Amino acid sequence: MKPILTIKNLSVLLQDKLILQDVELSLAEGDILGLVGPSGCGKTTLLNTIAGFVEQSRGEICIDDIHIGAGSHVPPERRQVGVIFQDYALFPHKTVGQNIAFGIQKLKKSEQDYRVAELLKLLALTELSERFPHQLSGGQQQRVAIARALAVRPKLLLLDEPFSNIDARLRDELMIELRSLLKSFNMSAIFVTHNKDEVFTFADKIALLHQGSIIQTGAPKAVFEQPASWQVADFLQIGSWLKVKSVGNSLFTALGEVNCEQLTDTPDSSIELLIKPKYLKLIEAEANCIVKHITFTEQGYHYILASLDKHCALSFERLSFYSEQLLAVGEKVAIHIIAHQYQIFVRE
Ligand SMILES: Nc1ncnc2c1ncn2[C@@H]1O[C@H](COP(=O)(O)OP(=O)(O)OP(=O)(O)O)[C@@H](O)[C@H]1O
Repeated sequence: MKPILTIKNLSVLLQDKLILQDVELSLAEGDILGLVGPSGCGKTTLLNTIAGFVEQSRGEICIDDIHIGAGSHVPPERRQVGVIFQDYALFPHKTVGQNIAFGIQKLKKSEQDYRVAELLKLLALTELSERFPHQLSGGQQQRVAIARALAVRPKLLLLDEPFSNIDARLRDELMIELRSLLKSFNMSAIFVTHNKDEVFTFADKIALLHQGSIIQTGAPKAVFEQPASWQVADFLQIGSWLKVKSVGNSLFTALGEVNCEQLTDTPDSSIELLIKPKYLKLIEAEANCIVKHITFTEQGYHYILASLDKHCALSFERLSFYSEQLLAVGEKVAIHIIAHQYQIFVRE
């Protein structure tokens, strides 16, 4: 499929600080990318650089057939990019209709009216077209921001945390609606989020930004199943970490021995075993864990367990485990790792 966006070797320097470094990214036409990463890693800066609000220091950005090199000064309005800011940034003194028409004022009045009416209908805003932003709910304001961004018929839509101000009850519904709308336009989009559930519901692809560089991209399922590094697994909270000690061809953890086909020459002190909650089970045996905390969730009880022997070099404080069985805080239990269902990472 034809890429709508290709970023090569992109670096951004702000006030002498390297904020983005050698970013490589590509997005196929019609694909939706979820951009995730720890706070301050450069997500908003990356969106702003693609949109043309921040200048790149090095590298290139291609949006469809527009090529932007360092110093080539292509202004935001010539990049064919629509931006939806976290607070929607609607004009408070303009009506819904006027907000939507804002970016298309250079078009003939008849064309403006046609596009506004089309978008009002598509986003179920026709009845609200004369209202002002403060007379709308958060979800309605978001729809106006989307309509305003789509009015200019961009090739690429950039959304900075589009769902963070939306009531949790409405969020899923809105994500599903917006996704099918974007798909019906074959519109490519990049959205920033802190929430991994949003990536699964809304994105075709995920990119993980860490300290200004992209460290993994791929289909969400593939990244969650095969995180490329300790940082990816840790940021996405894919599972719990267990310290290890190797003896011959075996690895020992506070939950017992696991067979290991992945042994390297790396010292034990730098490697950790990633274990997903679903690969742990309760067994009838001598207790090795104590229940520290219980939360009731839709997936059953979520337990945080600590190892019983606190003084052992392999002890742990936070092991995430789900079960339908009700345990009590302070209860001692035996937990077993389901054979081979773990991954080993070098902690960096
Ligand atoms: N105009 C600027 N001048 C100097 N430094 C900046 C500027 N804008 C952002 N930064 C710095 O760049 C880094 C990345 O900021 P950015 O807002 O892109 O991160 P983010 O990943 O979007 O963070 P968050 O998830 O908290 O919103 C931060 O350290 C921030 O302080």
